Amino acid sequence: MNNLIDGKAIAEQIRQTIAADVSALKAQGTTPGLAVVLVGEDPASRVYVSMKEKACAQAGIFSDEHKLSESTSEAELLQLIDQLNQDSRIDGILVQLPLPKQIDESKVLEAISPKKDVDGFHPYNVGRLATGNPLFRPCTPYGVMKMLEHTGVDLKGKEVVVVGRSNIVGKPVALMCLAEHATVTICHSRTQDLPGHVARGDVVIAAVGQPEMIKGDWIKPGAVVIDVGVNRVGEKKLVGDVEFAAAKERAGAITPVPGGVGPMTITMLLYNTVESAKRRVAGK
Ligand SMILES: Nc1nc2c(c(=O)[nH]1)N[C@@H](CN(C=O)c1ccc(C(=O)N[C@@H](CCC(=O)O)C(=O)O)cc1)CN2
Repeated sequence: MNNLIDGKAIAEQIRQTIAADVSALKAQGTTPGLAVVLVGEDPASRVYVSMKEKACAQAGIFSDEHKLSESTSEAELLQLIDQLNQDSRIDGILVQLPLPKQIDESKVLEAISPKKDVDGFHPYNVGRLATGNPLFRPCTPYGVMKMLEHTGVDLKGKEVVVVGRSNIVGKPVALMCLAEHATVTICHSRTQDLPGHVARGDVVIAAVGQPEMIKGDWIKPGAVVIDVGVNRVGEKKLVGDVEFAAAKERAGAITPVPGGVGPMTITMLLYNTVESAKRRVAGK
C-alpha cells in the first residue's frame, strides 16, 4: 500500500516556486538575504545550518553566515543581532537552536526584529499567530500544514491530536490546525491515557522527540499521521516519534523519517525569507 506522504517531493515542488519568485525579485533589483547564525559545535545543528546554506544557494538567496564559538557571550550575540537588524541586505535572521547554556534563548529571540523573524519565534509573531493574523509562521509547523494541504486533507471539523507542547512545533501547529477549524487536543508527558487520545485522532501530529514512542496499534484506521520527530538511534539510523512500520499498516497516509517533515522545515524558511523580501520591496 503506498500511503506515504513524500516530504521531499512536496518540498521540491514548493522550492521551484520559491526559485521563480527569487528570479522575479532579482529582475526588480532585489536579492533576498538570510543571515544564519550558529553558536557552538553541536553536530546536528552544524548539519542543519549547512543544509540551510546549500538550500539558499540553490534558490538564489544570499546567505550571510555567522559561525560563532561555543564560548560566545550573550552580549556578543545580541550585538550581532542588532547589526543584522539594521543591515538592509538581510530580510531574515535565523539563530540556530539550541544555544549554549550561558545564553538566554528568550532574550536572543526577542532581540530579532519581528519583521526579520523568519523562524516566527519572536513573541510578537507568536501573538500574531495566536490571534489569527500571522506575519511569520514557524517553519516546521508551517511545513506540516503545507504537507496536509498538498495531500488534500481538509481539517475542518476533524479531530487533530498533537503529541508534544514545544514552542517550536507542538503549540504553533495546534494553533494552525485550530485556524483551519479542526478540534485540537494537545497531549504531553503528563497526559493520562495517551493511547486513548491518539486513537481518537483523524490526524495525529507527533512532536515529542522520543524514538517510536507512539505505537502503531494506537492509530485509528485511516488516520493521517505526521511524524515530526528526528531521533538518531545508534551511529547512523534516524527514526521518528511514531512506530512507523506498524502505524503504516493502519494509517490512511503517513510521513516517513527521514524524508517527511524534515525537508519541509528548510523549504518554509526559504519561503518566509522570500515573503520578507517581497514586503521590503513593497515598503511594508
Ligand atoms: N532556529 C531554529 N532552530 C531549530 C529549528 C528551527 O526550525 N529553527 N528546527 C530544528 C532543526 N531543523 C532546523 O533547524 C531541522 C531539522 C531536521 C531537518 C531535516 O531535513 N531532517 C531530515 C534528516 C536530516 C539528517 O540526516 O539529519 C529529514 O527528516 O528527512 C531540517 C531542519 C531544531 N533547531
